[in-house]
Amino acid sequence: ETKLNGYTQIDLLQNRFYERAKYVVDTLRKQGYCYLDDFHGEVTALSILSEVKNLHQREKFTDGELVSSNGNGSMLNKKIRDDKIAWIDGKEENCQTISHHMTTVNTLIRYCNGLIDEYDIEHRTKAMVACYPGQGTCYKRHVDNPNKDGRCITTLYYLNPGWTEEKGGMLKLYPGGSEEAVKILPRLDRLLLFWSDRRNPHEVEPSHDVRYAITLWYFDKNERARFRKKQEEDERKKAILSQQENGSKDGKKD
Ligand SMILES: Cn1c(O)c(C(=O)NCC(=O)O)c(=O)c2ccccc21
Ligand SMILES: [Mn+2]
Repeated sequence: ETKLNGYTQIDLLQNRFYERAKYVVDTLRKQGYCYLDDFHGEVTALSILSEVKNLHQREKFTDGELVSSNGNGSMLNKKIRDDKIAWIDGKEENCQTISHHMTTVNTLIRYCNGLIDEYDIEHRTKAMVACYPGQGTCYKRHVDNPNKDGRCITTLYYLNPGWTEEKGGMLKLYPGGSEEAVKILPRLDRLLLFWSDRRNPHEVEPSHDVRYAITLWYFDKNERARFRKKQEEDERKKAILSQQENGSKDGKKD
């Protein structure tokens, strides 16, 4: 193992992750969001983009909701579909580099987890690959996790080479719910991270070109466990209610 000023290769790799995690956590604490450019390097980024485009060609995306193109809801004009998504676990064929992205972000978040004591991050969602087909498609202002469903960090990886602001599609973020928005360019190989809760309302401005991104949501263990317990309780209550209803119906019958 060649030693470089006392560090082995592994130490250096871990240091690189450690250094970036430190910067991410300090920045998240300061402003609630943070982005890293040239996250994988251009070659890997373009390989991820080609896998995403291939998913698109293979019709692996849902059809976005039907929306009217002039945004005032009149049914007269042509219908367009807005954002389309595909859920990927990384084992699908021709998704090797998307899978590499998922494991790399996992490693970064594992290092961040060591530096964040208010959360205990062990799990994440599958990857949500999103495509805005252009023609003014957008995503209205929202909070990813307004009601404690367990998601604590949103990561968005953008895949749009040569993107410029005149193409629209900027991510408008209102950090700390403040009114002055921050606009993030969805450029190739940019990884954006932000707290998923009400601290970060955000929206996607109308896009005038095809716009791709990959989202991974990371869970806080305790918040997620509480949410799942609540979900199960709601299921049980619903089941009891419907039994009672059926019971009362039966009662009426005889
Ligand atoms: C397609 N799409 C999204 O683009 C965003 C989102 O906030 N995107 C931000 C961005 O792409 O910059 C979402 O948060 C989202 C949530 C549920 C389903 C689809 C969704
Ligand atoms: Mn969102």
